[in-house]
Amino acid sequence: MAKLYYTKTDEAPALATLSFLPIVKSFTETANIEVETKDISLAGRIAAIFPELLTDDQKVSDDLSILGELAKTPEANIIKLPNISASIPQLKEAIKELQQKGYNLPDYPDEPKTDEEKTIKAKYDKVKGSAVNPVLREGNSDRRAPKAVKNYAKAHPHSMGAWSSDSKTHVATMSHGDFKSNEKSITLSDVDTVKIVLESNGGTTILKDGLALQKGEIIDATVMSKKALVEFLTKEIADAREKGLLLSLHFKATMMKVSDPIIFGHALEVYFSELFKNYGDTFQKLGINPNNGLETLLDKIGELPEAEHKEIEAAIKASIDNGPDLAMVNSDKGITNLHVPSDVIIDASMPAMIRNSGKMWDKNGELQDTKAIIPDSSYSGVYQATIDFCKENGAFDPTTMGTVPNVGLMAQKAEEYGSHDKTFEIESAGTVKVVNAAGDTLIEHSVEEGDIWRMCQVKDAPVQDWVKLAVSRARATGDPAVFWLDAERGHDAELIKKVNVYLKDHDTSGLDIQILSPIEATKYTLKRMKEGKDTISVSGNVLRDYLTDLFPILEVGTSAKMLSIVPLMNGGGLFETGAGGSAPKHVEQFLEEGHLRWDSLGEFLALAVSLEFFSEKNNNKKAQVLAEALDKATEEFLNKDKSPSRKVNELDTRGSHFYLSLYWAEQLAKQDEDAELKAVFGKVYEAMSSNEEKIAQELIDAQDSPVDIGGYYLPNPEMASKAMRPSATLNAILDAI
Ligand SMILES: NC(=O)C1=CN([C@@H]2O[C@H](COP(=O)(O)OP(=O)(O)OC[C@H]3O[C@@H](n4cnc5c(N)ncnc54)[C@H](OP(=O)(O)O)[C@@H]3O)[C@@H](O)[C@H]2O)C=CC1
Ligand SMILES: O=C(O)CCC(=O)C(=O)O
Ligand SMILES: [Mg+2]
Repeated sequence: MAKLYYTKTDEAPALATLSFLPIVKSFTETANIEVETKDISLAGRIAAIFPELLTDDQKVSDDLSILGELAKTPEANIIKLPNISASIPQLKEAIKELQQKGYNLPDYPDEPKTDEEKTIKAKYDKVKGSAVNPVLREGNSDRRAPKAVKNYAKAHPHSMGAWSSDSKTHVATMSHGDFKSNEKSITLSDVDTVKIVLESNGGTTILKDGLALQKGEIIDATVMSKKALVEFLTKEIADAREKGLLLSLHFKATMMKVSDPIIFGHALEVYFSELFKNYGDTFQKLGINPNNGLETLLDKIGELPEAEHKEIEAAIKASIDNGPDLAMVNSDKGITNLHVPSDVIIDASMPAMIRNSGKMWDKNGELQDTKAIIPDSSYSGVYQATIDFCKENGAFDPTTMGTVPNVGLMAQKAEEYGSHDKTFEIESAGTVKVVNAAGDTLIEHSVEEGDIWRMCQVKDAPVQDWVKLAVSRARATGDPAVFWLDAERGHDAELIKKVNVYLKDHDTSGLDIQILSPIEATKYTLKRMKEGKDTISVSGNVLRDYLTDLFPILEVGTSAKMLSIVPLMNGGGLFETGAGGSAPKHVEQFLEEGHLRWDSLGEFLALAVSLEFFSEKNNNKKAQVLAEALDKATEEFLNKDKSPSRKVNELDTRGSHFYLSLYWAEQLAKQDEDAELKAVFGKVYEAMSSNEEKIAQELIDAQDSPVDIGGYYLPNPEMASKAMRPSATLNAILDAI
């Protein structure tokens, strides 16, 4: 039987699922739709790689691989919520929690020595970082704000900090020696197999062998010079100190799981250069890796004798006191931008800063202008151009601004998504070469010790699909579609050639399709956006990630309210919920005061398109009726402003789910397409509406006290479900459907 797959993930979205999925199951059962849950949580993925070490009841199936295979079939219909893309500190925490729960798992070996340790590390590294999305995203991405969402934002504008023309906020980025400046790219004229080698004084080391490439595939390779990076960081950190500017660093240590933690580690070492000079040997003995952040360092020095521990702690405090002020993740708790590499993620952190008048929080909990360090200059210009625009024109106005949907290239691990197993921290100076089967060198770079070299790929079929998707969105909306590609960049220049060829495969008459560099595209798009005009951004993978947070956060307050569709290349559908992350802050609030503020709008939107797709694929008319009713219910939900509030003792995620189900039942009771559904939901609506006050009260009564769900990465299922379904009245109505 055809099924709809719903993912079990982590943190706030996983909690939300415990409340929303029972509603979904009760409603969809009436149309004979089976909803199956697949566990892609961090804890689940860890457990799945060590079956041999677990007891029978701890063993789980490898659901990510199962879904990954399914995504390649026309039957795929998957609703995907955000999951944790784990940094090393998060991965270690999750392993520890599982160990404490009796899972016989090995520790993460930081410096593996034996073969066994190397195997363990390699297994854990597969779970690390952005390990889910590249597997499931067997298609390109189509993210947009539906009309109803835009209208809601216009009627209920979110707060938007004013911008002043004398703001000192700016982006600091490298001008040479970075990934952008060193990029070289070619398109393969035929199938080939390449290897990546490092030739140095010590001989030739094979970094990667047997990499099969397709005809028409674009490859690019580049290198970030450690020397240039350290010089840049040293200069910018000194400049921030001199000018009294708050220092912030913006990376994507999760999605760019190999390169960005290394860059983060250099920033930590430069900021604390005095400390590393004085205590570097001690840190080495303790096995401290700066890439894991200040928090791990602070934990590890706890292993030292008390006097030495205190001395280093004092030295850290002195460095922070003497250094430029650091942007804070949590000023109350003293957590800085340098504590955990995954705490500040550029796609969300830069837009949040721009929404906040270009300011970030300092150690006293006050907002300050900031020097935003984004080392690689490939995409940083987009943010500087946005800052310049706001300085000149003031903040955007959510009640009048236009919208910027995105068509993003990401299928088959396109671009940086597929770079992880081809990214290397160079061990000795020499030359890195990409050599083909005939022995010809396709690309080469001279490198020094510590440089970060990486190679990416984009296959031809995903590019064709991406161009097609861009044209179809331009046709559907009549809006200009801009390819954000930089003719000056090696990789983009190759891509531009393909775009120009594949655009000819489509009827583009009357459409406005342009190719602009990211900076020019930003200026063009922002000007139109300010004037209330809509512009489609068509971008590569990293810009997809950045732009689908930047514009939604400015336009509608959060990317959680976005419709996010991945038309899978083999005919299936992956429906992602919004573009937001797993909101760890929301869990913290829930555990402390029993209020969850996760906004499930993305889930509602995804479910509606998934049901519509289900109906088409399986000729199931009831599914279509459910989908249409859900769309109307979502509109009513927005009009009546039933999204979760941020404050305790007000409507939270659970209450928002109740109202959605109330309106959904109402619409099903009202429609005349399907008499059976009308009869069933007439009763449901009657029961829900006559108990509205009672249910809402039960859901409020559950708030305002700490909640125990028996774990963070692996909560106790019964405890968590009980916490997320506190209304006995609502539960009884749902059970009776
Ligand atoms: N598709 C995926 O699977 C993705 C996964 N991630 C992962 O999520 C984790 C956290 O990512 P990070 O980018 O730091 O932070 P989040 O995107 O989780 O949160 C940033 C802020 O966005 C707002 N927000 C996000 N989603 C919602 C929502 N549904 N309802 C209301 N507000 C929301 C909140 O803002 P406020 O506090 O102002 O309310 C939140 O604090 C990481 O592990 C990251 O890798 C990130 C992006 C996508
Ligand atoms: O895969 C990830 O780690 C994050 C992805 C993400 O932020 C996005 O797709 O918007
Ligand atoms: Mg993102």
